[in-house]
Amino acid sequence: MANIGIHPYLDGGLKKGSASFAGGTLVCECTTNPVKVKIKYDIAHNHACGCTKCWKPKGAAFSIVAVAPSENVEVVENGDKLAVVDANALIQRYACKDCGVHMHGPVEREHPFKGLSFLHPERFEEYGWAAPGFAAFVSSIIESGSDPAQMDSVRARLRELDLEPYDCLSPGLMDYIATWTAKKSGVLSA
Ligand SMILES: N[C@@H](CCC(=O)N[C@@H](CSCO)C(=O)NCC(=O)O)C(=O)O
Ligand SMILES: [Zn+2]
Ligand SMILES: [Zn+2]
Repeated sequence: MANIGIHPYLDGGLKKGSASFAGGTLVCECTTNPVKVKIKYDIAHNHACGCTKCWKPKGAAFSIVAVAPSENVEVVENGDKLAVVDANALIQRYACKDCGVHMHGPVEREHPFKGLSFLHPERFEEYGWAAPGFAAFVSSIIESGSDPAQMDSVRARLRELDLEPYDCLSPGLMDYIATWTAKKSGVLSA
């Protein structure tokens, strides 16, 4: 199991967050003119994600991804280097055209996540952000080329890292999405 790599930041064990973390600046990988995005206040729902759409550093099977209210997200430097990766996606992922790092991903469509932006906290210049709490879209790593025969080991390694594996989002977030949908359709009263 030792050679199952999840993410360089997580492979050595989860680093505990600080209760006083209050946001900071995300920086891309460019050594000159990096894109900088300021996040006011704390982030939420940090998780590891195995989907093909989230940005991962070289060699990582999973991304680390969290959300912040879009009103707390501000591109402060070199925003001209940003472009949307997939305009049809729910999450409008703005990536640096030079290094490829996704810097922020607002949800603007009618959806329970509307008003939130997805971001990769490992790109914070500051330390202290909360560690991921679960692993989402685990089966999706197969879509990026992971060996299906290794999935039991991958899930065991995630559990060892205290990242409960799910093949969609966590039950709490899935319940939240389903509740929103049921209220919208009128099945549940709003
Ligand atoms: N099997 C697909 C799954 C892609 C997917 O649905 N990803 C989720 C999670 S991203 C962060 O948690 C999602 O909500 N995507 C919306 C979007 O990407 O716009 C795959 O691996 O590609
Ligand atoms: Zn860059
Ligand atoms: Zn994802």
